[in-house]
Amino acid sequence: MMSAQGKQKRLTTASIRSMKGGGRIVCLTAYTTPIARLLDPHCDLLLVGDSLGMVLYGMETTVGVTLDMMIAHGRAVMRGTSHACVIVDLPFGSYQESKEQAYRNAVRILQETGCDGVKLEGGEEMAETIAFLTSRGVPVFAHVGLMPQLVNTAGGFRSLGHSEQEAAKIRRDAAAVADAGAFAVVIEGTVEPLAREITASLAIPTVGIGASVACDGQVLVSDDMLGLFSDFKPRFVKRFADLSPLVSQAVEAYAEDVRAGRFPGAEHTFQPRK
Ligand SMILES: Nc1nc(=O)c2c([nH]1)NC[C@@H]1CN(c3ccc(C(=O)N[C@@H](CCC(=O)O)C(=O)O)cc3)CN21
Ligand SMILES: CC(C)C(=O)C(=O)O
Ligand SMILES: [Mg+2]
Repeated sequence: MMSAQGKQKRLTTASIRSMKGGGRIVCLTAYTTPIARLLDPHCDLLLVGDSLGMVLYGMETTVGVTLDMMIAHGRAVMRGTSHACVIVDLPFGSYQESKEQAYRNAVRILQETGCDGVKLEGGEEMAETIAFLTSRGVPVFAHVGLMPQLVNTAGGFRSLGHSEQEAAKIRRDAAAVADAGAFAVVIEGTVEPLAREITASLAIPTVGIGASVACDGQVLVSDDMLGLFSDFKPRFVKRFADLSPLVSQAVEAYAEDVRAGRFPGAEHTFQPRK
């Protein structure tokens, strides 16, 4: 079916929400146009994650990522996609101060990138903000469990839900963001029984990263699953490819050819027209 605009429309946050209880949701991160083009046909959801600070910019955490960085990469991903629903992370400091601050910055992201919605980290503490945004036209993808933007108060990136106290908090967080109107929720770094229980109890889809196969969908950082990022490898990462050695080999061959005068060859060289 053609839409009113005469072109195939991309998946919406409403269609992602309706995948609860249907097929599993396929999600990956994307930060740039060329990679987004490669991922788009295969994914339901593409996330412009603030992990880009660590993956693309060499930061040690996501705390230094700015709204302007997220908007620039959101625009790049939108240019490379036509099928997947695209969500952009609100970075640290751009939404925690008040629901008004969250709304203002979420609207900047929607208006300046053309993406479908925003993601923000937080459970009970963010429920009011999520209700404020969703009731005013901003679709929200929530994120509970391991919340990387809390690294400085959490004391590192550690999986959660091992104690009954931790599990109870994550259970309350997931229920709160669903009640507040989130269209889906990321569960990160959480033990399987808890992820299974939350997935069964919520009316919205759960998208897991390090949260077991019990979730309604999965997300990974693309550079992790492609073997392009190796500063660390969490237990939940599966390398579906090992591209780093391919890049090294290609660059080594280029360097050898340049140093030996084998590149550029005649076929890469312009000659005056006769
Ligand atoms: N490239 C990349 N991949 C990610 O998954 C990711 C980012 N960057 N940046 C933002 C956050 C940070 N994340 C992280 C970072 C490190 C661990 C980690 O080292 N986990 C260890 C210890 C877990 C534990 O002991 O509880 C692991 O073995 O999984 C986990 C998630 C997930 N996100
Ligand atoms: C890993 C996902 C869930 C994320 O928040 C990110 O990439 O920033
Ligand atoms: Mg993130």
